[in-house]
Amino acid sequence: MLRAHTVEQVRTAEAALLARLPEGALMQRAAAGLAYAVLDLLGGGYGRRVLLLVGSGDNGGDALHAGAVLARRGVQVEAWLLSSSAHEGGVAALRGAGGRIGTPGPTGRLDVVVDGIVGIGGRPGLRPDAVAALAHVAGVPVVAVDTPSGVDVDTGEISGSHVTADLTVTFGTHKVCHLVDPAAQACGALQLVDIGLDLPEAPVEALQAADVAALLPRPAADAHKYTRGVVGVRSGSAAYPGAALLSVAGAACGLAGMVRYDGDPAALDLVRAAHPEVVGPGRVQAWVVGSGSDDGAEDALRAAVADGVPIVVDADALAFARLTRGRPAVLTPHAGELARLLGVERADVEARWLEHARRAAREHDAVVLLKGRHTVVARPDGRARVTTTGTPWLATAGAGDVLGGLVGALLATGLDPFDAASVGSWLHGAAATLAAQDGPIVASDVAAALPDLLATLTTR
Ligand SMILES: NC(=O)C1=CN([C@@H]2O[C@H](COP(=O)(O)OP(=O)(O)OC[C@H]3O[C@@H](n4cnc5c(N)ncnc54)[C@H](O)[C@@H]3O)[C@@H](O)[C@H]2O)[C@@H](O)CC1
Ligand SMILES: Nc1ncnc2c1ncn2[C@@H]1O[C@H](COP(=O)(O)OP(=O)(O)O)[C@@H](O)[C@H]1O
Ligand SMILES: [K+]
Repeated sequence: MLRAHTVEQVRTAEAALLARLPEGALMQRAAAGLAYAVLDLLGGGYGRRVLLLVGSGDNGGDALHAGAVLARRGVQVEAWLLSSSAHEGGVAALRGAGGRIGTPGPTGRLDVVVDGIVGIGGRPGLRPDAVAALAHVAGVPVVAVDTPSGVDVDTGEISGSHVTADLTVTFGTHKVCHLVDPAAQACGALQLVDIGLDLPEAPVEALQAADVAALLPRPAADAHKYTRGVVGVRSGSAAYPGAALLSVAGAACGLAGMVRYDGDPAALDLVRAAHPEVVGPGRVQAWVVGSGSDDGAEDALRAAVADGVPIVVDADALAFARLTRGRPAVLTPHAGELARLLGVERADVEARWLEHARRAAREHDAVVLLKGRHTVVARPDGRARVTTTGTPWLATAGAGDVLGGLVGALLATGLDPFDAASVGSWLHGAAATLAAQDGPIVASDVAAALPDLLATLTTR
């Protein structure tokens, strides 16, 4: 599991460790990890040129100490001190190792810029001198120390200017901004340096392949189709029969024991032709309702709610999400649908993904899966998982229908809504990446890639 902690949690853990270690030891660990990450990126040390952008705090201290390590490896290191003060030990270490302190201005060739302006102690935004310094080095690969300076570390929000990194080297644990957009997009690749922090449960996590493999339902030796779980699909309409096909394609991934289609008769023949294993109405352990349901969404959702089983509430059914209040449910809006649900602007949702997903989960007392580049799955108590699998090729019509069906199948097997939503979203993204190896994909390709993906996970 990739875990992201808050600044307060990191500070508390750091304080406990600092009390046990000799002075400066923690910063040395961080700086050494940072320096080796930069050397990896440079492919060596001798003759390379690195510029450090240094703020007034320990983030700048990390950059300076790492600069000293680099200088001892033959890297030409220059530091620009962007505040009236800078970490004294770090400045001395850099000078002692042969690095130099310079003044912002045009530079010759640079191989890497190290962003040590601010880390977890920074307020969002950058000061004009930092913006000006960055303008001198535009186009040079940037390694951010701990966080890209300027982003809001605990929310992943961005207000004002910030650094956009190619690589972010972070210490002890991930921070929320590393996972949640839009800040996550400013991090580039992530590298975690273990500095020995002892941390509590994380408020935000990202499933990894091993977590998904462990959570995936597998049939018991004596299983039959009903013990494995039956998923029912009420989606599609005369106007949108394709939505029925795609939700059923996601539901028919093989994880549940059976798929029932109980939607518009106009779509039934198409569903049967494409999926001969799908049967008609009857008892189910979970419902998927709403994609392409058109004006039948409310009735379809009411009927599903009357069954008392967990429900995936998608697309047209989201307008009636209040009907599932207090019942096990996963709401699957994209940003526009969540905006309508909460009565805010889409741009507000896209500026504050985590806050809005959490708010909707709390207000609807349900798990909310907010779809986007980094999908956020939030529980009513605020715990959240972010999906980091996927590819921009997944932004294709009908992809959400496949996801709804897949999450429904996982609910039917007995996974709780938080696990079903986050595992489903992870699989959906990973299947899209697999399908898009050779270029563009359509939604049905994502469903078609699921068996191969699941095979690699279930044999782990
Ligand atoms: N204490 C330690 O031994 C360790 C510290 N670590 C590093 O220390 C960092 C945290 O250090 P600090 O608590 O000193 O905080 P930072 O260095 O992140 O930033 C705080 C300083 O920046 C100034 N500042 C705040 N917002 C600003 C802005 N928008 N623009 C310009 N200046 C701004 C503040 O006045 C303050 O002096 C971590 O991110 C990490 O890099 C890690 O290496 C782990 C070990
Ligand atoms: N830029 C992106 N990168 C990766 N995945 C994306 C991106 N944009 C959207 N997605 C994913 O694509 C899917 C689109 O689903 P959705 O918006 O419901 O479309 P539709 O309603 O056409 O099915 C979601 O799973 C979402 O997380
Ligand atoms: K930084």
